[in-house]
Amino acid sequence: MPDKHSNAPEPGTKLGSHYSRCFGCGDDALGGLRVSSTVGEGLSVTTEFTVTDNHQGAPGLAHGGLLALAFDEALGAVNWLIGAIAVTGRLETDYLMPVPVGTTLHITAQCDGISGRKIYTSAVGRLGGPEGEAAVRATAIFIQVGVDHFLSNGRLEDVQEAMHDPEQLRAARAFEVNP
Ligand SMILES: CCCCCCCCCC(=O)SCCNC(=O)CCNC(=O)[C@H](O)C(C)(C)COP(=O)(O)OP(=O)(O)OC[C@H]1O[C@@H](n2cnc3c(N)ncnc32)[C@H](O)[C@@H]1OP(=O)(O)O
Repeated sequence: MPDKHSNAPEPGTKLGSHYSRCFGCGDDALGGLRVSSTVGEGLSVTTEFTVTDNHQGAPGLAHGGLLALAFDEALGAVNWLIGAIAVTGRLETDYLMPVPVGTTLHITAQCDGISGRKIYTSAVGRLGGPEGEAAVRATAIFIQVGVDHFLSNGRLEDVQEAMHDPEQLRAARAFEVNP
């Protein structure tokens, strides 16, 4: 297990968006999920995702791909607790119950271990409250990358815009991982 980063926020702290145009958590992403995560105990976060009319895959039910997105976001937020810059290498979801429109999925995500550049994470999403019945489970492997990953692969104007995004700068500074 990795250590919690010395500058990681206390349990109960809301983590902001890591990028304002992120479709999972950003305020500027049109139609995005806008989920936010809260630091939990140890290397865990909690994330709530409320399913709206716009998230349907079948009548009245959430689309599985959108649920996977919510989990990708929640699992990715765990990396912040260890101060790691990482991208999703593998994401596996188990859909245990249908998730109806109007319900809130209470996701708890945690770090399970680290091996070289690989960060192993897992999460469960419950309906009816944080102790409710498990509706979705997910595991992911995040791969640690350097900032050059984004500079080399991202679109230049978006990278430049992000570098001037006060939210992103605030988040990067908080963990002193800003190169
Ligand atoms: C509040 C903060 C919230 C943050 C939330 C963020 C959530 C959103 C996160 C995302 O959605 S990120 C976007 C989706 N992911 C990507 O775009 C990644 C695309 N893939 C790549 O860029 C490269 O494949 C990658 C950087 C992941 C790996 O390429 P590398 O050439 O750097 O690594 P390499 O192939 O040398 O592998 C390094 C290690 O990772 C392992 N690995 C690589 N890809 C893997 C994979 N797909 N699954 C499992 N393991 C993998 C690989 O086996 C190896 O393990 P070992 O060190 O033990 O040998």
